[in-house]
Amino acid sequence: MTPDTNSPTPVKPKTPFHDLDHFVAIPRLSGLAVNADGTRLVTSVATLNSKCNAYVSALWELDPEGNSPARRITRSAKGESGAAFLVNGDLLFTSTRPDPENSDEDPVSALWKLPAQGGEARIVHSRRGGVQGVVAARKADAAVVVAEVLAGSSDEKDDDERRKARKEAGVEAILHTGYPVRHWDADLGPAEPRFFVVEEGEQEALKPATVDEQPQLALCNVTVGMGTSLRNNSPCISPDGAVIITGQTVPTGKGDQRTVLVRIDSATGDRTVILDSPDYDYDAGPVSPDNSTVVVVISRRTGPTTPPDVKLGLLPVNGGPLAPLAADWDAWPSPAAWLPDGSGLIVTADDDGASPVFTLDVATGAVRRVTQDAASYTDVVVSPDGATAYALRSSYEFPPEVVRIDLASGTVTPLPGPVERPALSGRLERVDTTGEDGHPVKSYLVLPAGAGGSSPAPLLLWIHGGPLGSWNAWTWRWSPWLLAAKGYAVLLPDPALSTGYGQKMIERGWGAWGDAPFTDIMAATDAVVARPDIDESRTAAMGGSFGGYMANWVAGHTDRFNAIVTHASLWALDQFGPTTDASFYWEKEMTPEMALANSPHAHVEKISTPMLVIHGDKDYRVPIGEGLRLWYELLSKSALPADANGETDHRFLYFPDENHWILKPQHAKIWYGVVEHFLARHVLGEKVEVPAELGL
Ligand SMILES: CC(=O)N[C@@H](C)C(=O)N[C@@H](C)C(=O)O
Repeated sequence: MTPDTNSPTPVKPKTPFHDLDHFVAIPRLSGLAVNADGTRLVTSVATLNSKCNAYVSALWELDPEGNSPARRITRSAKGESGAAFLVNGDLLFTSTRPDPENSDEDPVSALWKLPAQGGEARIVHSRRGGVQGVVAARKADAAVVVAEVLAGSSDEKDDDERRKARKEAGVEAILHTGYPVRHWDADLGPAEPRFFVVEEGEQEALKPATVDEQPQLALCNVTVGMGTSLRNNSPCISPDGAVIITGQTVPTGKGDQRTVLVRIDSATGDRTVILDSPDYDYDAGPVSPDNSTVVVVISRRTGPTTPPDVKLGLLPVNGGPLAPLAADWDAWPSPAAWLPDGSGLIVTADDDGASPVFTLDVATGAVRRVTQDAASYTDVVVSPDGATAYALRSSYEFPPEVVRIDLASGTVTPLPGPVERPALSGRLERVDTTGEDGHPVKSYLVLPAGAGGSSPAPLLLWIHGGPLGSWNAWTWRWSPWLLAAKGYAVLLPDPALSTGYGQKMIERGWGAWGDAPFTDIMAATDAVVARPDIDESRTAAMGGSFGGYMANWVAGHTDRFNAIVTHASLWALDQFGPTTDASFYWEKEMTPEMALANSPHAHVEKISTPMLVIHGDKDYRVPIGEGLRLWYELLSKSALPADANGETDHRFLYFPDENHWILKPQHAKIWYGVVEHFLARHVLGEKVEVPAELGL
């Protein structure tokens, strides 16, 4: 065959961050499961599908000892997720891949089992309404499946018939009687979540079959009649499988709700409310190895002058008082696992630009920081001897990777994984400054290669969302290294309302979004533009979600930036509050006075900076009305309105089929491409074409 001399030879970019096709193709790890004897670790790895227009997850096994390379253990076009080991070593997971033994059925998310001895996975339970997830008991042959039933269904057969009838009639309508009705990008209802205990199924009598033929597992609904109250609540199953502890959301009137803690008997479905307070929401952490005690996450209910606070408590499973645990620790801990001897807990908590692993002594409440690096740990699991933990670790310098943690020494060792760490171009620094009130404000600063006194870098200020969050972990959504590869420095400040800096940092910004959170961000910017390696005359501010709120606030309060990028942003607080998916949460903080005092739309006349507005139509968290109104008001009311020919410096990048995130890889490329075009024009004074796929 004659070689095609017209096609350009593909060139490997310097780093994956120098080429969007390479960036979106970096495999992404999530979740971690360990088997009962600690010899097997499984994580989920998302890669591009063959058309490069979606991510597909597969399960990979890693060697906890770190001797053997990682190996892929599932493979399908639809992908697999939610791995959970049964005590016998079989691996349960969910997948919408077609059933090889029943090609007639429409694919639904079904429960699959990969036998411990090896061989192919098979479906162990499939239902028309699908299966959302599975959790397994640590010490008993027991598992709980989360799956949804139609509100009116009396049993699984009835549910199946109702779903079939709804589908055949082509009905999508939902009749609501309560609140909420949406969550992130999901329409809630008409189905409601239930917890099902997994049981042995019955063999069809007298049917000739091969020896490997096995009946499907049966699901027993142990949460009959719980209505919508299990939405967003996960089951926590005791090690012996006897009880399930969960949060249960109950209405409190006027569209508000709170979460109580419930114990469910796995054998009978009998349930008892074990914690209930008008002042706190409760969530279940793991149950102790001796099945006696559940760790409880206690979240203070907020109000206009009452910021959130998060503490842990220990509660006897069979009744008794809630005992505070490490009450004086100024952190918001998230429990991961009990130490196998029951002496302590492994938790993570945001801390000064990281989210380390800690142990808590349950007798004394003593807190010990285990991991010392500036990294964030999630999905922590523990070995049966309690000497070792495994986790996903990431930071601003590397995406999630599986690591082994020696709990005594704190030594962290990366395990051979499915993917190498991507090479970076540039470097990361920590920046310390102080806010107007003298409170410390910390940031990360990504510097591009070559930035220095003789070639100062243009600066992008990136403002995080939440606002209760921290720039402390890798994110695929906003990767500063892509912009560093284009020569920009990226400032990632943690202003007032950021987590990991104590309760005072939250209090400083609660109900006053336009005050300390804004002035802290400006203080961090001032500190950085004073450096010789940063060019103060070429800057932009960017943010998504609450970060977009703040970008809008910045636009109305300073003209120091050359451009502003605002993604999925809150614009008019009186409109956002009652139209977001969880109004009851925001309206506790946003009194009418607070909304008026802090709403960016009230300052539109002062906006003279070109703005790139980005919004997805299916965003239910920050509904599209925010983006539409911002766009119209920029063109009609700002200090930089559309001119008499309809021309404007502002741009609106609209994604009709994306939500609060830009999930499709081809759209992520458009996102970065348009951002780069806009910044090049207004910050660098250079011309970079918009992506050709926009068809312009
Ligand atoms: C709690 C919450 O969803 N807040 C949003 C307004 C927000 O800022 N979300 C963050 C997490 C984001 O980056 O999307």
